[in-house]
Formats: sequence, C-alpha cells, structure tokens
Amino acid sequence: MFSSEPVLILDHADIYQGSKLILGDVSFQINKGDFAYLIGRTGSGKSSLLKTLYADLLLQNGKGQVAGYQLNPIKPRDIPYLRRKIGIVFQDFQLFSDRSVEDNLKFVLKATGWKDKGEMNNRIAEVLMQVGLGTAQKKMPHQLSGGEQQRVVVARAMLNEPQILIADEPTGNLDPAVSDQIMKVFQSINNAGTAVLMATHNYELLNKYPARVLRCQEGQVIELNG
Ligand SMILES: Nc1ncnc2c1ncn2[C@@H]1O[C@H](COP(=O)(O)OP(=O)(O)OP(=O)(O)O)[C@@H](O)[C@H]1O
Repeated sequence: MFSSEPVLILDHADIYQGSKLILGDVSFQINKGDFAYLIGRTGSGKSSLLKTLYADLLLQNGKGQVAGYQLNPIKPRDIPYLRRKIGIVFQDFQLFSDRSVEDNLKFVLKATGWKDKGEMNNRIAEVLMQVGLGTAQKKMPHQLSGGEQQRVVVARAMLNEPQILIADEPTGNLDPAVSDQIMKVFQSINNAGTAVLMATHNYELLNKYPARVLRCQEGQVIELNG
C-alpha cells in the first residue's frame, strides 16, 4: 500500500531559531497519503517546524528526512531539489500581480527546468483543473477572488508533483465558505496520493475535516489522536 511509505521522518530533532531552542526531541513520521494538521498557540513553533522541513531553517540536532533528502546535513545544492518535491503554500498569496495565472505558473516551471512549451501548457492545464480553475488561465490575479488566488497558489505548488504539500495557515485570510473550498482542494490532492501537512489556527476545520493532529506545545510536538 502506498500509504505506508514515509515522505517525512523527524527523529529526535531539535529545532532552533538562532541559539533559542523552539522545539526539542521532535519525532514523528508522515506517510504518503497522510493528512495531518499542525496546531498550537502563536509562537509555539509551527512555522519554525515547517521551515525546517523545507530547509529554510537548518536542522542541526537529530535526524530528518523529507522526500528522500536527509536534512542533517543537507547539501546547499540539494535544497532547490528538495523544494521541488515539496509543495509550499503560505497564508498570503504570493502571485506576481503583473502576470496572468498562466504566466505565474510558467515562471515556476521554467525556473525548475521545464523547457518544452507543449508540456508546460499541458501541466498548467492539469493543475488548474485539479484546483477547479480550468478556465482561469488568461486571467490576471486581480480578476480573481482571494479564494481563487489561493487556489492558483495551490496549483502552483502542485506543478512538480510534490510528495508532500506543506501549508502554513493557508486559510488564514479567507472566510469560512472559501476556506471550505481550499480544504476540498487539499482533500482531493491528498486522495490522489500527496501527503498534506497543514498548520492552522482554524479549529472549525479540524472538526469538519477530521485528520491526524500534531500539536506544538511547551517546546514539544505531541500527537493528539494517533
Ligand atoms: N527569525 C527568527 N529569529 C528569531 N526567533 C524567531 C524567528 N522566527 C520566529 N522566532 C521565534 O520562534 C518562536 C516560534 O515562532 P513560530 O513563528 O515558529 O511560531 P508559530 O507557532 O508559527 O506562531 P504563529 O502561529 O504566530 O505563526 C517564537 O518565540 C518566535 O519569537
């Protein structure tokens, strides 16, 4: 079964910001096909943990492995390749406002080594279909609602078929109905085999879309319903 393949392993990992220990002795695993929420109070370390996973913060103590890459140590030249295997979505949509949806996505494809125009166009059409925006290709970001823009951001994160989608407060700026749409997109991505790790303050979503819950609390990461 694909669900037992680990895409993320942290094993006695310590996560620091500078010399300050934020989370100590963190051990958990996420398998292909898992959906996990990451919760915890403001300042409890959620973003620091996620940054460690995409090597924005370097792991210095303990072991970590994401999408087949060892985090400790990771070679600087491997970091862009690691990030291609991870889809990353933040709270604030970061689309280029002066480029169409299609050009926003093409920018990422070109930056990650795609060359063939036809293949790029096909992949763009596929990911936009996946997020329910099959007709938005030529639109400019300002012609889209906040929720639609966030779906383009999710589509962009899916371009290189990541093994895991990491989302930091992806519904933070969206109202409940729109947050639901984003959750449905995440669920369909997850059902197609991509693991999802999503940091959120939105406890309504946890009730409505139950899944694994990891909580950052008092310098530790605790599994709530394992
Ligand atoms: N760049 C940084 N340099 C130093 N300390 C930092 C840095 N970023 C965060 N911290 C500290 O690390 C701790 C954890 O912050 P982090 O942003 O990971 O928490 P969080 O749970 O994501 O919070 P929020 O829910 O508000 O996003 C906090 O004490 C914060 O002050």
